[in-house]
Amino acid sequence: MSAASIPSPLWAKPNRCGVIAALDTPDPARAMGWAAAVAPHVGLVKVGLELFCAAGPAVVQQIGQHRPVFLDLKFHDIPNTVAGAVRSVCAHPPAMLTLHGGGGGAMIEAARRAAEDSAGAQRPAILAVTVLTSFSAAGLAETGVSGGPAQQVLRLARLALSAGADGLVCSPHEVSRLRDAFGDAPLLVVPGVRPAGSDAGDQARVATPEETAAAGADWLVIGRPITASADPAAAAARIAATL
Ligand SMILES: O=c1ccn([C@@H]2O[C@H](COP(=O)(O)O)[C@@H](O)[C@H]2O)c(=O)[nH]1
Repeated sequence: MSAASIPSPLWAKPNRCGVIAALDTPDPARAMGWAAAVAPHVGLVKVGLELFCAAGPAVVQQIGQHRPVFLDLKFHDIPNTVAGAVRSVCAHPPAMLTLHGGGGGAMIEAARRAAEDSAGAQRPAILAVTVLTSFSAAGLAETGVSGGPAQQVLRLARLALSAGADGLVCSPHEVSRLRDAFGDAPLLVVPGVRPAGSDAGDQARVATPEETAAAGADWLVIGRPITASADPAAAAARIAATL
């Protein structure tokens, strides 16, 4: 997706599947370099826990000079605390933010209200993380959740969307089931994406960019296949060209 096709508000559904580059580094200068390099080929850039904890909230504004920011801090706390965190990050609103769907309906409702109250029309999209893409069925069972990732993703998706989430974070394996269950409206933002032949690393539920886009994803979140490449701009361009 080119910069010109970013819709307004910044998080409205894109007209076709695009790439979000995950800038996972503790070094803000490095992250700025990556953001500048990949900007022509991606729709958004993702600031996650590693960068935010190292560089602080100011990094969101800095990185946002290159592309709209997806702030992936995965809030999970009591409703009052999450609402406060959402208000804090809305001082300079990112385009999208995450919380854990497992935090429950009251937490998600509080987050949505806080975003509306503090940022109005500029509010970020509220995305609920369902089951982390690093979980296999066996890993999920260890946490006490039986039935497998697909069932848990659907359960948390239903809860999150009815509590006011604008979209969901899921793995490539659940995208088509979520579309069947909830239609076209929810934003589906999908990590665990790996170009053919690239290392899965700690990701358990993976698929290629082409497969994930064909299943109905709106955004593919891709980190190491871009940032660990000798030429991140070329890696991002190659992936974007397949969509
Ligand atoms: O379930 C989830 C939720 C978030 N992520 C984040 O996406 C990127 C993926 O990076 P890769 O290097 O492409 O694996 C990373 O920042 C995660 O924090 C996720 O992977 N899974």
